[in-house]
Amino acid sequence: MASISGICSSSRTLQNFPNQSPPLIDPLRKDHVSFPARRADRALSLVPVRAVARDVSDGAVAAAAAAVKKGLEKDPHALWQRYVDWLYQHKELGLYLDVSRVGFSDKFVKEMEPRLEAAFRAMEELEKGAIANPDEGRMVGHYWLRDSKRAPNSFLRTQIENTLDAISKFANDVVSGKIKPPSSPQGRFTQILSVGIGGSALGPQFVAEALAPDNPPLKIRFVDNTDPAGIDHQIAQLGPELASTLVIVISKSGGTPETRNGLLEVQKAFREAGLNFPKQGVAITQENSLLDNTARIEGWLARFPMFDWVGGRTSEMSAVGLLPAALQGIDIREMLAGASLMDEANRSTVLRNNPAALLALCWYWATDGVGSKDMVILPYKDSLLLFSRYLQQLVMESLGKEFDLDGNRVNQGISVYGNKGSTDQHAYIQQLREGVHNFFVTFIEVLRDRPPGHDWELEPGVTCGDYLFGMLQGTRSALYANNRESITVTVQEVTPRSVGALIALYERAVGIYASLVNINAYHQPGVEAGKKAAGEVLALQKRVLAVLNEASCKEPVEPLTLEEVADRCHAPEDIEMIYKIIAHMAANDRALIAEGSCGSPRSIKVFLGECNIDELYA
Ligand SMILES: O=P(O)(O)OC[C@H]1O[C@](O)(CO)[C@@H](O)[C@@H]1O
Repeated sequence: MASISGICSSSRTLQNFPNQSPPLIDPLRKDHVSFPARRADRALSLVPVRAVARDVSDGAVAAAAAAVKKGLEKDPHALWQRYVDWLYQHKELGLYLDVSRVGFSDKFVKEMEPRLEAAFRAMEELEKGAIANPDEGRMVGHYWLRDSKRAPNSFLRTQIENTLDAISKFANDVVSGKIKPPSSPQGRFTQILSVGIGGSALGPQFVAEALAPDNPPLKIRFVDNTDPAGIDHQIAQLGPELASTLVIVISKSGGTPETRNGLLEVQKAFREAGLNFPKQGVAITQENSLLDNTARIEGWLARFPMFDWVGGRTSEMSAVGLLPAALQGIDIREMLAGASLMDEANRSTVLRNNPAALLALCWYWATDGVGSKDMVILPYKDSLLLFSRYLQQLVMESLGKEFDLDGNRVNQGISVYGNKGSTDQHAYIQQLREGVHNFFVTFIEVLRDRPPGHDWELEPGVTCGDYLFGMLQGTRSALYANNRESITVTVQEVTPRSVGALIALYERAVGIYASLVNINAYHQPGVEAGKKAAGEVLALQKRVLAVLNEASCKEPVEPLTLEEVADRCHAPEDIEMIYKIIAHMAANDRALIAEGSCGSPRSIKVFLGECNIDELYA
């Protein structure tokens, strides 16, 4: 049993907070306090449209602030004119995009024209089936999912259509009780447990929160991590309803460790409850992946394909998002219709008629094309709470890249965070209004407060929703008055159609922005480094255990110092990691006895409570 005295049961991570450098002035942007010094070198070498940033004295900071005031239009009539001039409306979707509170100039728009034209051409090629993800040699086809006619060949078209039909049929059969769990007293499935991570979870989570009815035919829960306590919690919450739970395991690669672990944990819970997992299991994955083969061999209830040409973070309109949505009673054809209408608008090569291009242009302006400002997403609607988390992956995994398409080191990206209004007004908006100026805001406004017939005035002439509206408008004005730029996306209501359109809008904006800054938006090489390192830690843990086992099988048992463990593992350079491994195992009752003080690692001596002879001679 573990017994390190004062063992580090809670760890503290040191965080490096970047020093705030004095603001700089970008001569091209007289109207803008420019990015901090650490950005300046990147702007210099990478972004020809931006000019050289230069250092300024304290006195110049005030001048910069004055320049800001000059640049962002403050005259109400001129501002109204700018609003009207630039307002984008999608009539059929009832969606508006207001970019008037972003201070880009006509000169900037002109300068960006060649890049925009190139981005439009790249998007056209992508939709025709070009290898738009060159590193992985893949086509990028999420746009075909909502308009299968656009797929580059009839094979893909048929695959898309057949999958959609299969999803609808399976969901109908489950909801109607035609497909039932083998041993549930309810006689039908009542719950979904979705096991998946990243793009295989974030879309379904966002859509469930946004669109699931109050009493869906099946309620959904998520296992989206390899946190055992989190998994236990989800299973405990299901309680006896595990017997009527449809487990949907989602993984494009079919080999993601967190998802595999989630599956193994859930399968164990099924065994312990005497339930037959395969009769309640559904896999969504690429054909012939490990997960697919497991599901096939074990005879799971159903399998749905993920296509090679759909990335995890753009997979909401594939089986990944559509199956869970349909099972919750969400109209998936409407989601697809909304996305398709938005895609159509985004094919326009006229900037003002192309909302995704307008967004991408604003991002470029606001972040100097180098990610110098963060994107704060503020939906003023509780049901859109998870939009920022969803966008965090879509934007950051797509745009956060070390190299551009020509192999230059660019360290691109835009940080995304947010929660919801007006809640955030009582949290971090103080800093947005008055603190460090390192962000731009996107308000998501929903015009309809609640379904018709339910409204009432909580004071004369004013409803609860009027307050929410007032808070949004007030925050937008207050931020702008302090030179904080914002975009506003407005929809009539949160419906399958508008949610589909929002997803499509941001997917395309990310693609266009990636072209503007010349990066591959569709791969994620950086994620692999962390996965590889995690694998190495687990391999080292196995070596540590083998070394400890050998020492613990001696007569008498030989307690080892950390140095001795590291030497015997032939990994003296990994001594710190070995210390952490031992501390973690000690905290988790792993038959490991560690004597000494956690605060003085050199004092620790460790051995196993029992010797495993078989392993010794294995
Ligand atoms: O669907 P998979 O293959 O399990 O991957 C899950 C997620 O992992 C990532 O590859 C990053 O690790 C994401 O891009 C992806 O959405």
